Amino acid sequence: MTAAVLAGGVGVRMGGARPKQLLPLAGRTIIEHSVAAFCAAPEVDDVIVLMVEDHVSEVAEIVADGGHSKVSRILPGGADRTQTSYAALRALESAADDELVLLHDAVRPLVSPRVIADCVRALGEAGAVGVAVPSSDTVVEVGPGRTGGEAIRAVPARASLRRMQTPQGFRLGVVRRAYERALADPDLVATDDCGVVLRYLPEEEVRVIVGEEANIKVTHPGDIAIAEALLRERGRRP
Ligand SMILES: Nc1ccn([C@@H]2O[C@H](COP(=O)(O)OP(=O)(O)OP(=O)(O)O)[C@@H](O)[C@H]2O)c(=O)n1
Ligand SMILES: C[C@](O)(CO)[C@H](O)COP(=O)(O)O
Repeated sequence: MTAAVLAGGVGVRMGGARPKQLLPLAGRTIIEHSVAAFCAAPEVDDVIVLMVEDHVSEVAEIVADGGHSKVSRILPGGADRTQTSYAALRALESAADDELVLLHDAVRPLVSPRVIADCVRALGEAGAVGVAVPSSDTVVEVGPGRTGGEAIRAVPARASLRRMQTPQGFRLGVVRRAYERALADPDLVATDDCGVVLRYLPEEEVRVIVGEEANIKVTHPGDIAIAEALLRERGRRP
């Protein structure tokens, strides 16, 4: 099983001169936390990293210095997250359709061994698996308001809503077929890989396993302090 760590983004919402996955978090870069989590997972044999092209050699140094020996390749990412996922799939083109892949946001450094293991276990029964948490907020759909601004269009039933996280796991044959169709669609808009499978292979069940609130996506400047606090809290647990 291969884990692909997606790190091709530049972090516009975070701001700053360097991609946010290179920011320090509790003594390591954010990306190193993510790489280390998959290298430590017994289910994972191989880790590939898809990095912003200008920083590939910097990540190679991080990986070498950290002794993350399961990392086989560090490759350039794509223009958006979907293109980076596709670059990961292309990198695995010699692998058989029944092999498994986990696609993970490099900026979710708190992914836990339990989440990785549950995701892999569910791939024994389903060709596509996402990790998600229930929403404690009411989630609404909005559109343009009559007199400007935004107005609520719909309030979907909260009990059936989940917030998607990563990793998202797939049998390679499934995610490959979905991406072939997706990339042929001029109207393709995707924010995650399970969504690509759901939309382009509707016959395929996309299983959901329970994620963790702590598996945050470091997105905005304040998220670094939150991630640090969560790591400290994890360190204190028996
Ligand atoms: N071209 C891209 C864009 C995003 N990602 C990755 O997808 C994950 C989630 O994306 P996001 O949080 O949006 O990261 P950025 O694109 O860097 O952030 P922003 O949207 O604020 O620019 C991150 O690990 C990011 O590096 C990627 O691999 N390739
Ligand atoms: C894949 C994802 O993390 C699931 O929540 C999310 O959709 C990525 O979104 P981003 O805009 O690329 O951060």
